[in-house]
Amino acid sequence: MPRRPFGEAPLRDGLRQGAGLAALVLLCTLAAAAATLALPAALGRAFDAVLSGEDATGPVVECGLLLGAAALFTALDALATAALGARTTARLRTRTLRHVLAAGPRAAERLGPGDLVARLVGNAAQAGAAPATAVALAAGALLPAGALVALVLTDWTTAVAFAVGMPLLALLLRLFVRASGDSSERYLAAQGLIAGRLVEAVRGARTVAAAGTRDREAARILGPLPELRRQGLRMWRVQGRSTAQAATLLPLLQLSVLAVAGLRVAAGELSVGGLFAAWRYAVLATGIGAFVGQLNALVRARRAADRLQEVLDLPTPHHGPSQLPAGTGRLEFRGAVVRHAGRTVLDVPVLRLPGGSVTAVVGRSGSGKSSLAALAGRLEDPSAGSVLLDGVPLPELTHTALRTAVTQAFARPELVGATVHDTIALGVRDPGEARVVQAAREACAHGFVRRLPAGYATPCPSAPLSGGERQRVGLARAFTRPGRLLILDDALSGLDSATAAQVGEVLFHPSPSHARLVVAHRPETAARADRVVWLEDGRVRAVGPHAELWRDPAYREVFGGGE
Ligand SMILES: Nc1ncnc2c1ncn2[C@@H]1O[C@H](COP(=O)(O)OP(=O)(O)OP(=O)(O)O)[C@@H](O)[C@H]1O
Repeated sequence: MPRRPFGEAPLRDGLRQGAGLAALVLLCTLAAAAATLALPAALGRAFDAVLSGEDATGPVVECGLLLGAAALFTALDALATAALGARTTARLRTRTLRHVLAAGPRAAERLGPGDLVARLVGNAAQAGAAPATAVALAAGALLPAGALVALVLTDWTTAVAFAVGMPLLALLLRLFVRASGDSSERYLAAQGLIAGRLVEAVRGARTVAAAGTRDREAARILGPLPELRRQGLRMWRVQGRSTAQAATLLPLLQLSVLAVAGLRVAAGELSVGGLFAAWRYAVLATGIGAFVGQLNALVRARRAADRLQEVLDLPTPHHGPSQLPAGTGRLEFRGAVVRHAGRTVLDVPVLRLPGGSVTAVVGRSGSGKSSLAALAGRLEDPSAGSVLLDGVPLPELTHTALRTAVTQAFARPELVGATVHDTIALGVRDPGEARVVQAAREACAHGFVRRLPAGYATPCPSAPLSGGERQRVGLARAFTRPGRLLILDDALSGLDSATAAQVGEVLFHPSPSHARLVVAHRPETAARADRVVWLEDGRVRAVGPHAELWRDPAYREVFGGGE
């Protein structure tokens, strides 16, 4: 399969956005190279002056100035390179993170949270170094090239002696890039796999402890370690071999230049200073060997950029330009189908749910309740068909119109804000203390939030919340943002019956202005809804009032677990 030209785009963007700093790196590298190139000729002149007994002050001062200039520009170059790397990394991270958030839950599902974090943290930093390395590499090529020209100008026969070994050196570098690129790619992939498994294990630490499978889990996480080691060693071997080959070839090239220059001095066609300059230029021209390290860094950076590009290639949902007309949250599913890996998990040919009322969605585990809720809130787009809110297909709505109209709460909400207050107020600009407390009261969360070490100001990591309490914080967050459609996907499952009934007072309170879609596991929750959508194997088996459906033993079986 032909390899896609991945990774080019992030690197090109990095170079374009950091153009000023990149220019500074280029300038400093060129200036340092120019000073370094001028030095051997000046040294040669100083030598000749000393040997001939002339005043050598001028050439010696010249040598000092050139040395100082080379040191200054090298230091500036190091500073600009570090700044360019840091800025490019920050931009790459921001851009990729924005894309991940825009792509929604599917992004984490496809690549896994651990792998995503590894790409955003480690790979972004490696890719961020690429523009500076590329500029340094391009500018660095000028030093050997300039040295070669200077060698021709000093004595063309020495340049011919040098040129004879050049094709071998070029071949060496080419082989290195190929082998190094392959091992870098495999190394980064193994790293991502370990990171992914590690995050899974940390999230499932309780399950692992309860199952007593710590050792097995550790072995599973470290499974890709031999591959990581193999590829790491291979990278070092490739670099070591190339460096050794270069270390053998380069002195030979320098020696051949020195030999030819020596013959020319013996023939009286070159001065001793000229011989010295020719030898120094030969050393600078063979500086191409230093490329191996830089080239390695660039190859690794490009493979890291490939991995960022894979993230940037994840599809993001398109949002249209439409606003919603006045309405009360009427939902309509038209031939909506959800497929995962070729399997149809939900198929809803026609389903109309009136606005201003409460709909409960019930069904056995795996019947498609969460998939229906995800379609209604556009956390997922149907593989075929469409979903309309108050007559407008969801993809036609602007992002703001959609997220203002639809509010969601989940079974296992993440506490995303810095404090409990911020978590409840998430997504609402300046909600005010009273609104947050009111929402927490409605979600039966006010009592336990008040008892936290710093109340609403408690940082989330220091808020020891039970599963049911987290759910109530999630509900409070949903209640802070009243839209025209409220979707609760299993968001009451962790609440005891009394608390669930209390929250139900708010949830099921007749309100003609907005609709509610509630994934329900309890018969009493379904009984309070205006209608029930009963799902079975991804299809709507029946729609009707709970009392009516309850006459069917198969419907009663859905609640057979006695929740
Ligand atoms: N991202 C996914 N990839 C593959 N299959 C999926 C994915 N999401 C859901 N499914 C499958 O779709 C089916 C319906 O899942 P869904 O979560 O909608 O069921 P549910 O009725 O909400 O179940 P539960 O009550 O257990 O939460 C299941 O068989 C599930 O395995």
